[in-house]
Amino acid sequence: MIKIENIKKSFGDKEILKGISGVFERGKPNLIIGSSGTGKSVLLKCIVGLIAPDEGHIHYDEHELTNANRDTKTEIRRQIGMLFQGGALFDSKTVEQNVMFPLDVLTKMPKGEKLDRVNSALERVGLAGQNQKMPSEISGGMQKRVGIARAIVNDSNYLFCDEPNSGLDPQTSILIDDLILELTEESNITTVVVTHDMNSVMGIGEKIMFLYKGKKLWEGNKNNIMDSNVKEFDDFVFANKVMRKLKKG
Ligand SMILES: Nc1ncnc2c1ncn2[C@@H]1O[C@H](COP(=O)(O)OP(=O)(O)OP(=O)(O)O)[C@@H](O)[C@H]1O
Repeated sequence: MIKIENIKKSFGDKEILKGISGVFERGKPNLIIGSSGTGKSVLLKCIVGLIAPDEGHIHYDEHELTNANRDTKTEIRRQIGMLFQGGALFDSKTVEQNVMFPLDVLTKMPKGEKLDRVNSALERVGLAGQNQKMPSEISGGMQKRVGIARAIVNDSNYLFCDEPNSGLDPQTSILIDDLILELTEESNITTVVVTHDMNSVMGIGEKIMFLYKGKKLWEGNKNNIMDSNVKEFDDFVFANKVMRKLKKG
């Protein structure tokens, strides 16, 4: 479980996050949604420690990140897996080298153990035996899977995905969402997904936080989306034609 309290962040005189609080639960995908430029990625970067918030607290289960000493911060970081927007694989490295990267950087594991971990992660994302392929030789969907394998190779307790479906067709997007859901439930990890894909919201939105201009305006799940009476949230959700039809019945 991750709990955030009153997170604020400005760049210069531009206030991007205006005091966001909430809980991301273990064992289910927690979605952060909202329009472009509303602060989703900045919030994600604050949570994982890539950006220091100006105010607020971030709790990773029993640990508090914001005031933690170096050892605790390192311990928390070791438990974090991140799927970056666009996949962000190293083009010059093989699939195996890409997935092994966090183990090379964060651990002193013997090579054989690292390889076992890599093979097990590749198997979990359905890419067993693809070790020697280069990123350019595999499809966009497979590249995302490699990114996910890299994010879970360290047995992460916390998985963060920034726009996991960007650049993918709707069918492949659903497969990636299903994979994220399956890994989250099977390993009982805390997963946070930033997205503006309504298909993901309706597919895996077990817990949803809606951001609007740096504030949390709505919270719920895919089953109570229709009951919202927050105008900005409705405008976001029902901008999608299919959703509008559903609302009209
Ligand atoms: N390092 C930075 N310095 C200054 N401004 C920044 C920085 N990072 C983000 N911003 C600004 O913060 C605002 C929110 O950006 P953010 O990337 O969080 O939006 P988003 O909701 O993730 O959008 P999208 O869905 O398009 O990715 C934007 O106006 C952006 O220009």
